[in-house]
Amino acid sequence: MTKQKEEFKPLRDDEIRMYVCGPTVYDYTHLGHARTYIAFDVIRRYLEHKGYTVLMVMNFTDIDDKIIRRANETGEDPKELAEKFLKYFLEDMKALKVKPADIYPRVTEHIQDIIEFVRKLEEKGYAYGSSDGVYFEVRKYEKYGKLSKVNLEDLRKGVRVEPGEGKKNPEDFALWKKAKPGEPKWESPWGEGRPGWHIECSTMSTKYLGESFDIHGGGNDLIFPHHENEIAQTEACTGKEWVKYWFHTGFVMVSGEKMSKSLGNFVTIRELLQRYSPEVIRFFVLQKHYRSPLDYTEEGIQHAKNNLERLYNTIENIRIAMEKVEVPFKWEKEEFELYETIRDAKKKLYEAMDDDFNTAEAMKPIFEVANAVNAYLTKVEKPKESVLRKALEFFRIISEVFGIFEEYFKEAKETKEEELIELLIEVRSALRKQKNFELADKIRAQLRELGIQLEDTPQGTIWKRINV
Ligand SMILES: Nc1ncnc2c1ncn2[C@@H]1O[C@H](COP(=O)(O)OP(=O)(O)OP(=O)(O)O)[C@@H](O)[C@H]1O
Ligand SMILES: [Zn+2]
Repeated sequence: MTKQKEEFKPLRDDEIRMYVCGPTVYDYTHLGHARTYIAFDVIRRYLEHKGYTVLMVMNFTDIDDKIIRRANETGEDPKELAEKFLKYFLEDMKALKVKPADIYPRVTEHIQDIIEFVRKLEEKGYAYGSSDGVYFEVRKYEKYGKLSKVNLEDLRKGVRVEPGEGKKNPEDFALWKKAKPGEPKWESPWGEGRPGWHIECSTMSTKYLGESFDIHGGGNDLIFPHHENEIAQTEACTGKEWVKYWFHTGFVMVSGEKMSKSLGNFVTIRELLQRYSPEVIRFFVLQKHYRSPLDYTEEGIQHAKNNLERLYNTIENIRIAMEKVEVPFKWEKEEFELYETIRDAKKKLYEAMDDDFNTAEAMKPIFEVANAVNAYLTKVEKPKESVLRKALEFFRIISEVFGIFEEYFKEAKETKEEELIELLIEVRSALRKQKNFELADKIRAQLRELGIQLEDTPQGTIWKRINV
C-alpha cells in the first residue's frame, strides 16, 4: 500500500491472519498459479517457523463468467466442471507440498453471506440496483485507488459502459449479476442471479478472519481491479482499515509474456511433474524473490534441478559420514571453520528471510554451508559428529521453511510403521473378501494389543493409536 518496505507488526502478538485469493476453477493449475501459491506457502511456513500461529484462508471461485463460458464450450455442467478442477487443484497443491489452507471457503456455499454483505452496502448508500444487477458506486468511496494508485478521472476516461450494462458510471463494478437464461442462479432481493467476482473475497475473508486482519495477497494482476475493489467494498461496509499488509507475487513469464490460460503459453503442474520432482519445481520458484518476475525456461528448471541435487548429495554425504564419526574429544581448526560458516550462514538466512521473505538471497548461505561441508569432509579424515550435526540442523531449517529435502528429514521410523499398518489393513480386507474372518479378526485383535485400533467405516478401514 505504501509502495515501500514496512516493519511487520501483526495486529495480535503471536497470531497472523492471512487471506490469499484462490483460483477460479475452470482449468488445470499451471506453473504461474503454482508460483504464487508456493510463494505464500513459504511465507506462511516461515512465519510458523518464527513461532507465530497462522490462520490461513483461501477461497475457491467456483462460480464465475469464465467457468460458465468454459462449461458452455465443453457442454459440461458448470458445477461439475468447477468441482472437477477444484479437486485437481487440491491434488496439485498436495503434490507440490503446499500446506493446505486452514479454511477453503467456496463462493457457492456463501451466497447468503454475500447477499447480506451487498445488502449492507446498499443500506449505507454505496450500492445501487439496476436493470442487470447491483453495482458498487465507486465515486462514493473516497479512498478509491489507494492500493493501485489509479486515478478515478483517468479510469473514467479509460472504460466505457457496455451495451446492456445498467451501471450509472463507467468505473462502477458489479456486486450482483442477474442471471441470463440458462445460467446458474440463486434467489436474492434483486432477483435471481449470482455474485460479482470481487465481493466474494470481501465477504469470506471478513467472515473467517474478522473485519481487520494482517495479510492479504495474490498475483500482481490482482492489484487492480480486484484488490482495489475488495478494499472499497470492505472498508465502505465496515468503516475500518481492513488489511494491514498486501503481498503481490510477480508473474511467471514465457518469452516476455505472462504465463496464462488465455494466451495458451502455459505448462501445467501435471505435465511438469512428469518430468521433474515437486522439490525441483519448488526450488526453481524459490530461486527468485516472490515479487520479481520469473522466466520459465527448460534450462532454468534444469539448473534448479542440478543445484538441488548438489544439496541432496551434501546431505547424503553428512549422513554417510555420521556413521563413522569420532566422539568429539577435541575440535581442530577445521571444525571451528565449518562451525563458523554454519553460524554465519544461519544469520544470513534469517536476515534474508526477515527482509521481505527474500528466498533468492537465502539461497546463498545454503550453498555456502554445502560447499563448506563438502570441503570439510574431503579434508578431514575423522569428521566430528557435533559439527556435522550443526550442518544437519541448518538443512533441517531449510527443509521446514522451503518445503524441500523431505526424504532426509521425515521421521523414517514412523513412516515405515505407518506403511506396515496400511499393508496389514489391505491384507485384512483381502482376507475378509475371501471370507477368512478368523484370520482377519486375528490381525485386528493383535494390532489392538500393539495399540493400533482399526475401525471399519463406509469409506474404508481407518486406524488410530490407542493407549494399551
Ligand atoms: N503467470 C502467473 N504468474 C504468477 N501468478 C499467476 C500467474 N497467472 C496467474 N497467477 C495467479 O494465480 C492466482 C489464481 O489465478 P486465477 O485462477 O484467477 O487464474 P487466472 O488469472 O485466470 O489465470 P490465467 O491468467 O492463466 O487465465 C492469482 O493470484 C493470479 O494472480
Ligand atoms: Zn480475491
